[in-house]
Amino acid sequence: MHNHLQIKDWGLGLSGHTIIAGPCSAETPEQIENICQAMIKEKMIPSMFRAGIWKPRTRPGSFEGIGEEGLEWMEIVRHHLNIPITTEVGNAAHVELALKHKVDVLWIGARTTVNPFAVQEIADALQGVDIPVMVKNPMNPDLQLWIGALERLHSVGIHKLAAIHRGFSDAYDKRFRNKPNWSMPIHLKREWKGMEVINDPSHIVGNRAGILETSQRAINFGLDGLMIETHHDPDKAWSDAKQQVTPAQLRDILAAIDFKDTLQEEQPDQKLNDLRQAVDHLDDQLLDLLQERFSIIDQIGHYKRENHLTVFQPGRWKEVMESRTQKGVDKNLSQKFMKELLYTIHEESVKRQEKQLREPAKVIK
Ligand SMILES: C=C(O[C@@H]1C=C(C(=O)O)C=C[C@H]1O)C(=O)O
Repeated sequence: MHNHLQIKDWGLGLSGHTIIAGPCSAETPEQIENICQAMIKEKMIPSMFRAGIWKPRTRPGSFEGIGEEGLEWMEIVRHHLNIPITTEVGNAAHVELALKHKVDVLWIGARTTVNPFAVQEIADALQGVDIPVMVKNPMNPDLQLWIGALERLHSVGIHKLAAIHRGFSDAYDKRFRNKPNWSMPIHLKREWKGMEVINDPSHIVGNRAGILETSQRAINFGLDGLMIETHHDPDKAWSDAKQQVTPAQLRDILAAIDFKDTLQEEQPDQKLNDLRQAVDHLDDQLLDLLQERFSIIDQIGHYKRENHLTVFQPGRWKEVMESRTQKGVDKNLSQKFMKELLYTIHEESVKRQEKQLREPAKVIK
């Protein structure tokens, strides 16, 4: 696995959950000044200040970002808040300008992560530079593409890496602007040990009312921070007006969240250990039962081979699927879980049996 540096080791003095706040877009020096002042007034100083300088918009004609001059206004943030500044880069020219203006942390947006050419161009522009980079998930739920983008950066020597879950484009589910897929950051954390994932509820829900709930869910799942678009006067924002909150609202949201800790492996806890031992025991039993089931599946496979029958038997499968799903639902297991579990078991059964058909005959007890 690739070694990388976690946020606490980025040399920016950060610790605990990372809270990134600031406007969707930098608009004017007055706007940046006002946001800083409101953050100071509300005692709501985030871990990092975000501001979009170049905005990838769905259709031309919307505000596409203020460009380089907005980077000059980041001095206002440094002066008032003295916290790291982060912005999105979408190509090598953006990287060059962000580095020229000493942006502390870069992020790559979802529309860029989908394109390996663009990610590689950014990575090449960062060769030999020591700067942290956060990578938002691609528009589509493709874990390998997300990991691939992180790897492209890692291979040019960018080791200060983190990921951002901002949800996935879904043409049908109108509840979200970008539908969250909580398995995806969990899979990412499983595949890349220690990779931190910041949640971006603003782009997930697309309206300020849903930000608290989605933030809490992210924390419950074990995500490592929040990026929340914050503006002193959200309704007048030049982009994403509906989803931005004021610094006062951000303070209330953060105060309402029940922040959780991941258990440190070295902290033993008797109660938890006992429960985990019970789980270990049950898992052993589950495996014994699966082993027994597959041994009978093999015997059925042998019978099918002798009697020239196909391995897949739709009638029997339908009955197994329907009756077991119902039994599972009666035992308070979700229908989705039951179906996925049964599909997985069935797939393995037919694979084993088909393999038997290809093998030379052998006696199965
Ligand atoms: C085990 C059999 O073969 C296949 C596997 C099944 C299973 O895992 O339960 C069910 C039907 C078949 O598609 C069988 O025919 O009974």
